[in-house]
Amino acid sequence: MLELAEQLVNRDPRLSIAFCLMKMPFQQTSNYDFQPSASGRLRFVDLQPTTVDPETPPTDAFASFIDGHAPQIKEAAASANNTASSYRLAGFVLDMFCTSFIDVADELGAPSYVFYTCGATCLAFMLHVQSLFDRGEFDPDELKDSDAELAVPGLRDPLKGKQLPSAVVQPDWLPALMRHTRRTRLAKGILVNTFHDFESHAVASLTTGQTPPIYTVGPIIDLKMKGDRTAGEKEIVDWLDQQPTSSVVFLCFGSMGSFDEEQVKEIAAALEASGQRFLWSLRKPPQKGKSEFFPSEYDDVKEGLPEGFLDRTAGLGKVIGWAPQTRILAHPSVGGFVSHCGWNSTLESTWFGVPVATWPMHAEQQLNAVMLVKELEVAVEIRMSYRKTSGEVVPAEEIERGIRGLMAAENEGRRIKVKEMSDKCRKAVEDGGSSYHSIGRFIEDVITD
Ligand SMILES: O=c1ccn([C@@H]2O[C@H](COP(=O)(O)OP(=O)(O)O[C@H]3O[C@H](CO)[C@@H](O)[C@H](O)[C@H]3O)[C@@H](O)[C@H]2O)c(=O)[nH]1
Repeated sequence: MLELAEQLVNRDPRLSIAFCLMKMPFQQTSNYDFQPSASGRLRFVDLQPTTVDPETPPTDAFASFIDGHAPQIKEAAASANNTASSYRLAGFVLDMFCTSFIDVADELGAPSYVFYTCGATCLAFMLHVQSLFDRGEFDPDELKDSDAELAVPGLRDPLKGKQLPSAVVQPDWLPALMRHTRRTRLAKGILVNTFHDFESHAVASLTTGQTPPIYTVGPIIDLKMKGDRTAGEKEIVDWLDQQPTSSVVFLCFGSMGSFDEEQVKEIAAALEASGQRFLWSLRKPPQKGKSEFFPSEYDDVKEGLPEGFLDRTAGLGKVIGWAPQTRILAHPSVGGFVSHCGWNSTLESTWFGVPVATWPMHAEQQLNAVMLVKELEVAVEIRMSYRKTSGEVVPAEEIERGIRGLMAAENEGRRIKVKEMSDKCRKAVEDGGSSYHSIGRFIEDVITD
């Protein structure tokens, strides 16, 4: 959201942005080194945290935490619009999980736009699921036991033989995503963090007039890599500097990815057996019974690893906590990325032209993985059951197969394809590119509305 806000104010001097910041009630590592724009046209409104009943289940707690901010959002927006100020409230841009504020915008008579931080394929799929639900042809409550297949609009290869949507969007995420999808349909427009060439079929399926106008504005990613922003960053970059070109496999699983002891053991065994140079971001799973939502950092990563692993792999690899991911992906020594396929990681690996081995964990990540492997053919699949309730542990042999496939010389075809996509990605945001054009169109629409 900050990247988008910065791009908007930098792009057009007529725009000012009041950026409403929520303080999350759970631990989250944030490394954003935002510098308020010199023009003062981007300013922050610090919202006071709202309280949530501790008995509320985690999925509802998140929504109820967000929704509780509505009065403060209204106040902030109304004050920007008062007659004494030189501003006119042009519109709201809402995070895809903040769709309840569409009502606030309506009350103030302002248009609202949703910033969709997953891909167009996910948006198309969710709109499709929602329309099936509206027609009584799909019930998310029956999902866990359902073997039904649903087409994914815009995916060229409709995943024959796989169970959908349970295999595509994790069932525990579906009700929340559906709730926001229903609300997103009420927005004046949807800014999607993607670029046209990446998801052309999905984008085409979204521009049939059935949904609000779509603006493909991506990739919007944090590319400010100046200085060392996280602890140990210099040491990581120094280590990468000493490795041969394209020789290191990087493993990282997003802000929410962590594994239990048994799975960590299999990953460690796979890395050892592969003999591959590696850089592994390992984080401590949320503590059960402590209502933690995000993983945290080990005081010493040794705590989370099998006995002797670091000694046996000294010189070959490095285990770290929270990773300076974009800086790592940008480094020439990195030749492959084992990723959970969160949308930002997907865009970042594409931007830097780094091929992926897919390890989807939550939410819509399986959909992104399928797109990378089957549709775009830029990724290697690590085979696993996508029913996360199965408690399956991915065995070391399969992880090793994935890593070898990713780093092998025979992966050259995918490597070339990802480089081609990287070029398209960068062109999309340059002056004259499709996303550059979309951002301009959005600004005109919001200002002239
Ligand atoms: O050690 C780490 C881990 C993550 N990151 C960064 O954090 C972001 C992670 O984003 P993403 O790859 O999208 O993963 P999640 O944090 O898991 O994102 C959530 O939100 C995404 C949409 O924004 C969804 O696509 C995902 O499924 C959902 O889990 C990226 O910018 C990474 O560069 C780091 O810098 N260091």
